[in-house]
Amino acid sequence: MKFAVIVFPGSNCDADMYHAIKDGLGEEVEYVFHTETSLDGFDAVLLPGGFSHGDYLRSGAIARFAPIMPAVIQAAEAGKPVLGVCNGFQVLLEAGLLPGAMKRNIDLKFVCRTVELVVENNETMFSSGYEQGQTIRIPVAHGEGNYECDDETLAKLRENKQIVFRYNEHVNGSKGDIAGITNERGNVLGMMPHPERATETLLGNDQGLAVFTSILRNWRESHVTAS
Ligand SMILES: NC(=O)CC[C@H](N)C(=O)O
Repeated sequence: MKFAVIVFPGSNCDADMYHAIKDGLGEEVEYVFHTETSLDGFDAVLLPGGFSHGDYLRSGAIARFAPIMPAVIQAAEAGKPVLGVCNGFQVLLEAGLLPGAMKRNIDLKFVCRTVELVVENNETMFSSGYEQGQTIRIPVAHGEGNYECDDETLAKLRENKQIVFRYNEHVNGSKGDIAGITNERGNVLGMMPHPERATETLLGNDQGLAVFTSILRNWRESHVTAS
């Protein structure tokens, strides 16, 4: 399986994402610069964390106009897995691939620590490696992670089981304690916590690895036929 890691000016978790795929998952991965226009040949797209374009205007608001974004949208429409982590989540919201918006954290402070999450839905291509209702610990590092949407959208997210990860503690003021959501179709996931920073016990935590093994397992089930 071949993954693309999109690199924007100001991305700072691109190398972590690359490492998670290459060394954690053992699959093919390439960096794709934001000025590129094609994602042909890639099976999945990863938008990493960071401060694309310095977080000016709003996090992700400039990156969403990058030349690569039509190809990201095309990949999403083709049903390929698209994962945005932290700033990647913000870009997906700005691009309209996911509903809602991100506000500054409720206390206006940057939060950087490991938090507890609940796996709200393990029947997605990003979370099938977890147990339903499992609690996991994953690091967060953001200033704009306060997820906001109207009540109708929240009800829809709940009804369609689009909420994949929920904070199990007070983190940033997110509506419904939302930490990660998918699109309706289930092939685009945005999450503020950083699973790519938690893929090996050597670094203290491997509870994020299942996000990536889930993607791979799902892809193999639909693409690899037994010989
Ligand atoms: N780690 C990150 O991706 C940081 C996200 C972001 N730009 C913020 O502080 O809100």
